[in-house]
Amino acid sequence: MLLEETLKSCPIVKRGEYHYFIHPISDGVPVVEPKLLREVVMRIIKIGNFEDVDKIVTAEAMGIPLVTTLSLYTDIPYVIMRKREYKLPGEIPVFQTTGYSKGQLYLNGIEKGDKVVIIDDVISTGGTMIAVIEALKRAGAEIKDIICVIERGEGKKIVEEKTGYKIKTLVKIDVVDGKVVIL
Ligand SMILES: O=P(O)(O)OC[C@H]1O[C@H](OP(=O)(O)OP(=O)(O)O)[C@H](O)[C@@H]1O
Ligand SMILES: Nc1nc2[nH]cnc2c(=O)[nH]1
Repeated sequence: MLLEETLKSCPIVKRGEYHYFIHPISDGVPVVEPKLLREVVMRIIKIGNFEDVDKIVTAEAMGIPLVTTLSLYTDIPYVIMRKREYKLPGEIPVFQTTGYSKGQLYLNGIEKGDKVVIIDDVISTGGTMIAVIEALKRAGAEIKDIICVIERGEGKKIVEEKTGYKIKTLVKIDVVDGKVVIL
């Protein structure tokens, strides 16, 4: 499949001590082919539980093309957790850490009892997913499913153990000797 094929040949750069892979789905770089985006979104729809879901939720930035496409196919609206504060009434701030960055994420637009599916492009340390889940729980949402396209490292297991939620992923990878390996 295209996702696996393109991952195997994608470049790696160092961000501090973190070996960061660069791929169209996780970076929008160098170019996003519609065929790849369509394949990924169709695979998400196939494994995801979107029945009776009120909102799809992602974190800025690279979940955005995924949820936009998903929303057009499923007719479910989406919410983006932004890195910027809007100071709207009820805005929920949470702290986000990844393997290479720290910052805040802000949740707006979720009402108590909303049934949501969380989507992200990558789960690595799991820091982002922990922050997204925490914000949604504080908002009183019911998390129906969690799907990440690319899994690397121990983040999925850590988040599952810590939160009790199951996380679905499309592909598991590792970065070995400057190359992506499909596990
Ligand atoms: O499991 P983690 O270690 O938290 O890594 C996963 C997160 O890293 C990336 O986001 P990033 O914050 O780099 O923002 P971006 O989408 O703007 O690249 C990616 O989109 C995930 O949200
Ligand atoms: N593009 C990209 N996004 C990430 N998010 C967490 N780790 C990575 C990575 O290695 N590459």
